[in-house]
Amino acid sequence: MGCHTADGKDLYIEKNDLKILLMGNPNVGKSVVFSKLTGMEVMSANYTGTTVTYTKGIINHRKKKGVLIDVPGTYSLDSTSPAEEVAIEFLNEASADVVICVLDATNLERNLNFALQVQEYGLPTVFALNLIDVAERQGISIDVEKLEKELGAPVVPTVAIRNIGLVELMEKTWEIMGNKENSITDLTVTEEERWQKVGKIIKQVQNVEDRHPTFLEKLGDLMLQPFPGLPIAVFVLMMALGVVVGGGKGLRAAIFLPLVNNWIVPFFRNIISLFITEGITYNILVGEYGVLVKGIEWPFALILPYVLLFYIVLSFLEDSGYLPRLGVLVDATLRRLGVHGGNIVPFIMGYGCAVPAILGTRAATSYKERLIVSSLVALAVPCAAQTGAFIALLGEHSALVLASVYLISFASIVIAGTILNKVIGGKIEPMLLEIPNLLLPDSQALLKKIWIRTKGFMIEAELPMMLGVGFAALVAETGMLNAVSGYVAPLTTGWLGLPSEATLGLMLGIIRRELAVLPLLELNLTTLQLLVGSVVALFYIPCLSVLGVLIKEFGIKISLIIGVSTIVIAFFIGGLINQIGSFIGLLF
Ligand SMILES: Nc1nc2c(ncn2[C@@H]2O[C@H](COP(=O)(O)OP(=O)(O)OP(=O)(O)O)[C@@H](O)[C@H]2O)c(=O)[nH]1
Ligand SMILES: [Mg+2]
Repeated sequence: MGCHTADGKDLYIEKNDLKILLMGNPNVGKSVVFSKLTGMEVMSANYTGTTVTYTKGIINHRKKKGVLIDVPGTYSLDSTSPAEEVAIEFLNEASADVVICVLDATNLERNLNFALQVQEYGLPTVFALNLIDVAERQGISIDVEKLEKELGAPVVPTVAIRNIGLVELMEKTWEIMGNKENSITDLTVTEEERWQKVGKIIKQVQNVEDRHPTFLEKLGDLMLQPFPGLPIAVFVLMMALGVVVGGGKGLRAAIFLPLVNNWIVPFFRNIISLFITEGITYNILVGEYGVLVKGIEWPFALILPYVLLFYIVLSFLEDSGYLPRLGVLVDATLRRLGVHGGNIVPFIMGYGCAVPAILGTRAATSYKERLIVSSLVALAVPCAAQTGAFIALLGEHSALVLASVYLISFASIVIAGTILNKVIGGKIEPMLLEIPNLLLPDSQALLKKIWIRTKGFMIEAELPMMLGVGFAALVAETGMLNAVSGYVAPLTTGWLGLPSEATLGLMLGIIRRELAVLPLLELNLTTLQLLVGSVVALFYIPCLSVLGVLIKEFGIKISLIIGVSTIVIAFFIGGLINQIGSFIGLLF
């Protein structure tokens, strides 16, 4: 699904290309600067650890090509964490021509400490003093000229999200490129000496006005205390749910379904009918299950409205800085599952798509945490597309079943997390998530982010879904479905109590999570069957792309264990619900 960071695209760096490192503390706006300078779309969000692996992009300026590298943010260069090691490796080995070090103007002291550490590596460095707009609102003013003098390097004030100062930043970068006069490598400075220097500079350049905290600052602090933080959290999550579920339903009924069913599908059907009017090919293309019928209706009319609204809500929550605050509130609860509160971020991302959620766990403090969160997301967190499918299947029929599926999902996260916490060795580190400023997200940045994600969904989901539907049409038309259904009948019709055609969902569910649900739409199921089918689909095997990331991050063995466990759990719990449900049905 379209939510990955643009990492790992290896651009070829030629000898004459300039190498520019983009560095800084976490959450200071590096990725925004990167996107603006290179025109490449990378994810940015208002919490630490958005960028977990470096990204390269190209800048062309004054007829010279530069390769800009977005390095993950770190608080220091002590090589105590994997991200820091990456950063140090770049400084040592990338033979960079220049470093752009981004500073958060609202947090100058800590950022200057990092700035000095970068300078100790002796590379020409230019500083972007970012988030000047927020600093101004907080009554912080910084004397840029004095700061330049103290650092002996250019400092450019910027508001990256609004492009302010970025042209000047480029000019300055090109000016000092390769100019090593002012920079001397000195890796002997002690922590204490550095902090003393920072203190001196701060006294010289920063002035903080005494003033009342703004509404956002007060709200940001209140959100952290159990009261009123918890009621606010409930309110925020209910609103989010309302927008996605209610809004999605409205959008689907008013726009997406009519558009697809009254215009797009008939359009394709008319065209195809010019050439053929019956037979297998006709059925595979535009028959009841045709690629150009369900293959368009399912992803665009049923799923897209929910995915779109989910991304609107997620992007807003991300850029506002609310998620880390939620992390503080749920810290004690999540600790019982073996992970600290900061992991609420990948969990919530998982409700969109498990792929970026699992990659995002790289910001977690320990391997144990990464593994627990990734397993739980793969097992029991439905992605936005699957949520859309659940609503399509259950929304009209029974809100109670829909709610039950999500309750079962929650309960199994708690149970599985508790078990994993006991089984997997290792301890839980303290929560390192920093609380960012609460911001009113910039509307343009927000729109762009939503667009990137929705576009990604359309590209990455549409093709597999069409292939899935094509495959479904093929196996149904050729009688293969009946043959396979016969083999697994003891499981599907016996243990799970589903009609034998439900086999199709199990076959397609391997491709994408929502495809485990959507075929059930056509089967006329009883309420109990709906619940059983949905629960099986919920737990059943993470989709192909998720398996891919699991293998990449944890290796084949662990991914196999996760994959097999999810299938076993799906059939076990689904069957149990069927058996108990049927038994209770018999009693009454
Ligand atoms: N108001 C304001 N917000 C900004 C500015 N620059 C960046 N932001 C916001 O600050 C947040 C952090 O930006 P990112 O680019 O993700 O930060 P990063 O330094 O890449 O963070 P990591 O990848 O976690 O190290 C995002 O929500 C941005 O929209 C700015 O100049 N003004
Ligand atoms: Mg970043």
